[in-house]
Amino acid sequence: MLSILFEALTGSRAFLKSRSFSPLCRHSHHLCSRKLPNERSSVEEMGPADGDHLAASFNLSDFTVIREGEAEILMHVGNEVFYNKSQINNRDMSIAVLRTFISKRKQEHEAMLLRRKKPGPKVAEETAVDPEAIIMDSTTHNEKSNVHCEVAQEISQDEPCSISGDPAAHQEGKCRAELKPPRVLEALSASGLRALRYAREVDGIGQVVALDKDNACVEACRRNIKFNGSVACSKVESHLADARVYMLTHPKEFDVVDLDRYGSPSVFLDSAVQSVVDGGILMCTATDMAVLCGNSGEVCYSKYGSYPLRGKYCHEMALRIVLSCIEVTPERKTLLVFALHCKQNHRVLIAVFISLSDLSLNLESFEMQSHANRYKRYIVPVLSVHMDFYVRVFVRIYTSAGAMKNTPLKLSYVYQCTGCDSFHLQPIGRTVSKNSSVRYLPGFGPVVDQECSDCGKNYNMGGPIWSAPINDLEWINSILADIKSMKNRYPAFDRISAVLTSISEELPDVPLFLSLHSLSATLKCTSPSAVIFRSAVINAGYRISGSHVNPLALKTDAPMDVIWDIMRCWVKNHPVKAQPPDQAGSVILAKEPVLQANFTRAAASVSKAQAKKVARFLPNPERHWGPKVRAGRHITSKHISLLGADAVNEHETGDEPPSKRNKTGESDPS
Ligand SMILES: C[S@@+](CC[C@H](N)C(=O)[O-])C[C@H]1O[C@@H](n2cnc3c(N)ncnc32)[C@H](O)[C@@H]1O
Ligand SMILES: [Zn+2]
Repeated sequence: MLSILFEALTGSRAFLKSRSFSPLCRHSHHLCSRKLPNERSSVEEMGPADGDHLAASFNLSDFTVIREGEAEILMHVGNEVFYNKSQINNRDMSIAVLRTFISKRKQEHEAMLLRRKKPGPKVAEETAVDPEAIIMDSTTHNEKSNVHCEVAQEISQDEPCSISGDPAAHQEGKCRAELKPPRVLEALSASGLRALRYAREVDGIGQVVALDKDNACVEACRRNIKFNGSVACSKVESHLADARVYMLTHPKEFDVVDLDRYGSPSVFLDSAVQSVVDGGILMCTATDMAVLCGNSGEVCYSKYGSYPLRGKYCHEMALRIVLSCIEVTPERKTLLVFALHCKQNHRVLIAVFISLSDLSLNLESFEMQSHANRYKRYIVPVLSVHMDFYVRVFVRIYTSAGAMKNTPLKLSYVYQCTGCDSFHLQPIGRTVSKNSSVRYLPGFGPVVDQECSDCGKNYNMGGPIWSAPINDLEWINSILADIKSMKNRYPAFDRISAVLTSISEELPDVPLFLSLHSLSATLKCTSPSAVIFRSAVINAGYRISGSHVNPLALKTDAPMDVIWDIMRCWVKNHPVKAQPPDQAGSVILAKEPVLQANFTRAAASVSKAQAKKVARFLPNPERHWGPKVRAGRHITSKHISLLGADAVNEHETGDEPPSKRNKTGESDPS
């Protein structure tokens, strides 16, 4: 450890590069000078001439070929490297986002060139951004988006130029009109399947760097690069590296950073955010749904800096916790950043990861000024999706000290009643506008009384969560149109189009949702149909939609007292048996409704996709579709908590049952 630390402190990037390359793949394209066929469906199809080249380095009969999209990987019979076929949805969705990103980036670049040509007033970087505009309409960012551009020779490679905030002021004369193909970092690549699909399937993509810290994975990835032929060889390179160190030592170098971890991505977020260029995109998966959905709130807090709640909306809350974490990156406590070297005012940052507890060091002593860059970065989500057994978010990353002030406006705590389904959001910050100036102040609070005004029970408090929009509808519609125009290039087309259709109909500015079944369970009444309930909400003057995370979800801007009035009116026509008076349902029903609900069917009570019978939710293609434990692994309760009991239910567990470990003791309102 100490020698690594010494090398890192005294060396430069060469240190990392020398550790990252083995002679086998210093430049993968050199090894691929012999022509390989682009299309193979099985090893048997390879003639001896094709096989020789690969067979020289390994025995082909030990492998089976897995094809996904236009890429193929060789899977060793021993299955040493992570591969999960159910992640096809994840990879297809990412390809769809990548295609849209490339086209938007091009449009933004063209718009930037046009702005540069037109003489006009200059905008100062610190100009206050309208926080309302940021919160309500994330598309504003796209209009004045930061398109990174090719760096002129004299500018250090360590700090690619950004036109964040004021393109004209920063970049006049420094950026070329040419837009380079986007560089992609697949930070946790395993077999390299994802990196290979990106390289082979996404037109206009640049270099794809695939990292893994595991030797077997890097070997497999390099084999797979060769196996996929010349395009893959020229575009994809594989490095043996710890992704965190690599990303910290390549600040603002990648247009796309993809974090696809088995488990929590939290330890990678800090470095990943720094590795993305301004206007670039971070794609991030989290599969630790048990943690994010409240099975062990304290673990979630330590990883993500947010407390989860166990409501029906927990999967959406999980998305919002991950987003909030990316914006505020609490994991910086585990890393030290040394600003070692100044060259033409551009700092080269060398990062070393040390467990603070190992060294018994005091956290405060590492709060160094070199964090300044990170503090100026902020995110704009374009797509946030819960699919299968994980959440995945796609966020643009920008730098602006001015816009950073808006962060507290985009975060909220959540009060969730322990007795009924009511929840309330408590924003962390607010603004006061006077004339043309904006003041940033702490949020007003508390937004709720000590006891629930509907049922009299207490609240649990969760969060903070990202409470600004999590999807950009313009992006979602572009992605949908794009995938429909090339259906046959998406093996998971049906699934991803169903999810995107569902997202396209969600109310974008309403965080979390209610469940009709839970409302009815609280009152112990028969449930109204979704159409009847939606109609009553619409007839009362409010908006309502579904959510892609749950077919029974109801997103609405109607306040909780209106919701309960509608349910009280429903129960008047559908009476319930008397319940003990202290039950939440009895307390709610003891009050007379203020609003007289109108259950007449409203035209908008059925979504457009529903009306056209377009699929919004699809069943899994096979039983136990989801995460798999690596072959030969001993199954523990950790696997169950990460993967869910379903995924491991055919295996014997090695330790205590999950029910004992996961019990929080708190009541679950759902
Ligand atoms: C879930 S797999 C990646 C799957 C891949 N993205 C795909 O789509 O097929 C996660 C990989 O991350 C690697 N990994 C975990 N921690 C890492 C780190 N600190 N640096 C680099 N790789 C890491 C593991 O070795 C594993 O191969
Ligand atoms: Zn309540």
